[in-house]
Amino acid sequence: MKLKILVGTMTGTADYVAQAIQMDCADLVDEIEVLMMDGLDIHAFGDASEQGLLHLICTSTYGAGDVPDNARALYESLDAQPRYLGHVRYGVIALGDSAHQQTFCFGGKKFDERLQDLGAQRVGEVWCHDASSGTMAEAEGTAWCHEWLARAIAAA
Ligand SMILES: Cc1cc2nc3c(=O)[nH]c(=O)nc-3n(C[C@H](O)[C@H](O)[C@H](O)COP(=O)(O)O)c2cc1C
Repeated sequence: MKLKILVGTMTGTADYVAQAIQMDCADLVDEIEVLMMDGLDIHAFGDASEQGLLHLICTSTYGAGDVPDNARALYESLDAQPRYLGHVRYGVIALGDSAHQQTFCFGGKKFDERLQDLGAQRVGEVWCHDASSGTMAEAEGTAWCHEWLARAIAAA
């Protein structure tokens, strides 16, 4: 099984999380690819021929509950170039800050909503990290990913 992590970030935290997962979870899957979302569109989710591929959206939240700038093109392409994504199994790491009560982790949650609309199948729940919690997103995200991957592999 291959894991493709798609990173949406403004100040790098989501990228640190993805890189920590790439190092820490290397022995759980055949390959882990980390891709910044810049310049990507819906084709990043591949097609039905890519069966053993698992996607992980790893994104923060900006503005008033928006996806980061580098994630905008990919996110908007899910509306602008919609197609059935029934072959896609994915998870979501949503970074946010509970100081933004009304829009907590909306970046990741928005991706999740749109992917579900297009028929993609989420494995597990959306995992949210709160920057106000005082915990390290890298350490917690890696621990979450271990469990998430075990679940995804068992269900494959
Ligand atoms: C200007 C600004 C706006 C933000 N807006 C939100 C928001 O609406 N909801 C939320 O949950 N977090 C919000 N955040 C918090 C970030 O998503 C959080 O700090 C995250 O860990 C940053 O990750 P990054 O370095 O990968 O971009 C905001 C942060 C900044 C600086």
